[in-house]
Amino acid sequence: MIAMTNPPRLIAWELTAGCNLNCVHCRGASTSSVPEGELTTEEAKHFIDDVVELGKPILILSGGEPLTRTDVFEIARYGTDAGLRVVLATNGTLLTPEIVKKLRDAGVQRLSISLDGATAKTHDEFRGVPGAFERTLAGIEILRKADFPFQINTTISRRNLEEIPKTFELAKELGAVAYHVFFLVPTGRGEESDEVSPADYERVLHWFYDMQKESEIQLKATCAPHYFRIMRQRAKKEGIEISVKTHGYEAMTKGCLGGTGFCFVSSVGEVYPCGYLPVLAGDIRAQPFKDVWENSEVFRKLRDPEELKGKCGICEYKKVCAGCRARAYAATGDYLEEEPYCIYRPGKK
Ligand code: HEM
Ligand SMILES: C[C@H]1O[C@@H](n2cnc3c(N)ncnc32)[C@H](O)[C@@H]1O
Ligand code: MET
Ligand code: SF4
Repeated sequence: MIAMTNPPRLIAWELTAGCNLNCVHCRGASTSSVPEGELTTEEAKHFIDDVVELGKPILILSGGEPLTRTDVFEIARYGTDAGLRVVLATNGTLLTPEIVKKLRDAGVQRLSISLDGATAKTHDEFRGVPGAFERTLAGIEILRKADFPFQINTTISRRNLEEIPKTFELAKELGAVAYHVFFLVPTGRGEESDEVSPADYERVLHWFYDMQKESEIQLKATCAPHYFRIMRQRAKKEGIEISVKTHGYEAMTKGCLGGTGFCFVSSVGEVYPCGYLPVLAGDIRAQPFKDVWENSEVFRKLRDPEELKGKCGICEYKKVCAGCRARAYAATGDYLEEEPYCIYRPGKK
């Protein structure tokens, strides 16, 4: 029998590795210097042609800072015309009314704005540039005036852990349509010593579950696959079934999607399971994207829960969680090893 591979549902694309900020946690270790050999506009369009051969995923234009690339609108337009839902991830500091209009004209559906604290001090220390907080808030104000939908993304680390509830409140006050938290992954400039402890990780995810039940805006935790275990443990305790009605989008998906529903393409066309796991799956300059997606060894392994090792390998939640493969890789050099930041002991209910 020929095994069928589902097409990707979501692709994050580092349009450029160059950036105007200098965040302490940046996975891409981005700076103002732009690496040589980034995909040209034509190559970018060719990549979009390749993607639609396979399916119609959400295309996240990311970076670095995607707004530092002058052809970003042309690429977005091309993706929209190809039938993709195009969204853009930005730090928000470069937004102007003209840029917002151009993004809208290019068919961009939503922006994510990174906000890593509720105060200028916390956010600016995170983002490495004084004044970043004010400039990001000014960018958000421009989006509000233009009635352009945006979500807030916050990376959780030791630096802002206690400020997360306040940052969530601020996101709601600012008019975000969703609040997505990313748990720090120690890659690029991200440091292991900045990761929250496994116990705090667990505590925040329980808080997140409570918030998700009552929140009017959508909440999502990325790089926190054990949220999907916690969701099931809590629902069981509460005697409720998990459904889209009770748990929203999270009811239909699973923890780590790297290589199964999601992948990351770098600014020079390298394909990875996600932006935090530096294990190369392929190169779109050398092979069709379809070939990488369907045949790369790392993707094939990530699609098989039986490949998981350590306690993830024996965990009854492995199909809905799968652990963060990037964190396992950072800790051990083996992306199939157990997730090091999960307190759960399989079998002990
Ligand atoms: C609409 C604006 C959105 C933007 C700009 C955005 C942006 C991003 C970015 C930049 C990443 C990090 C990717 C990486 O570096 O590897 C990411 C990850 C992710 N996003 Fe979003 N996102 C958006 C909305 C959504 C929505 C609506 C969903 C699902 C309902 C979603 C699901 C995910 C998932 C599942 C991942 C990570 C997958 C993984 O590595 O396990 N995103 N997003
Ligand atoms: C798309 C989101 O990814 C975040 N981001 C950047 N680097 C890291 C990292 N090492 N770990 C987790 N999230 C990160 C950005 O701050 C942005 O909000
Ligand atoms: N620079 C953008 C942000 O901060 C997107 C990529 S972050 C690695 O949100
Ligand atoms: S996290 Fe985003 S804004 Fe910060 S340095 Fe990296 S690419 Fe730039």
